[in-house]
Amino acid sequence: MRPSEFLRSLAHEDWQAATTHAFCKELAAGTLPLEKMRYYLVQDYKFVDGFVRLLASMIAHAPSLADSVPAAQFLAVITGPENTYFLRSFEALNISTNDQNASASEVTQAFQDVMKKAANSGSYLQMLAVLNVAEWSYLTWATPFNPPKSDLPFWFSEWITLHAGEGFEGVVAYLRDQLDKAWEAASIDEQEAAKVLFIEAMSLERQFFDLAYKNG
Ligand SMILES: Cc1ncc(CN)c(N)n1
Repeated sequence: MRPSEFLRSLAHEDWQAATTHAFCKELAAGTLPLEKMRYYLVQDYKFVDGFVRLLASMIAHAPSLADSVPAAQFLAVITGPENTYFLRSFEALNISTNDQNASASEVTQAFQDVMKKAANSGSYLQMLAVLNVAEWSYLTWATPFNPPKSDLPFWFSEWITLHAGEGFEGVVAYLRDQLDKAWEAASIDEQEAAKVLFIEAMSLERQFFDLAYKNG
């Protein structure tokens, strides 16, 4: 079994819950109440802040230039089209600056802490463990809904297209590949630390959807 698949199997229950979440199903159907989407977007933009730092740290620790290039290109997508998606959604959904400045929920804060821990660990494997959770789980929930229903507003449809399709599949294939290679080269202690982070991050993915679905 590939190491990435092994890690996923350890977090099976949270993986299943997050990747088939009612939040995602209703988003794809266009029936998700806008207050839930507003809450999610505000919290997720805070998540993106920590994510960009983690991805930048992973790039800095890549074993070679060739190993870093796909991640650097992905970083440009996050800070380009994904960033403007958030800004356009805030405007279209009338999310005021005040609302955008709401404090981070406990779950968002816990995610920030996990990403910071991975970014500062100096361990390429730990960084990849958290990055894989975030991107692979999103590819998994979004893929069955791609292409999105044609009548969806952009704040729903683009959240699907940003996380599905050939380009994004390539990002996840690359992240899994990097993780698999780093795992094989790691000590038992490093593998253990990566396991803990993978499981914790996957639990937070589930809680992140649970909380957004409960709010609004
Ligand atoms: C909480 C969370 N996890 C993952 C992703 C996918 N980039 C995200 N936007 N937000």
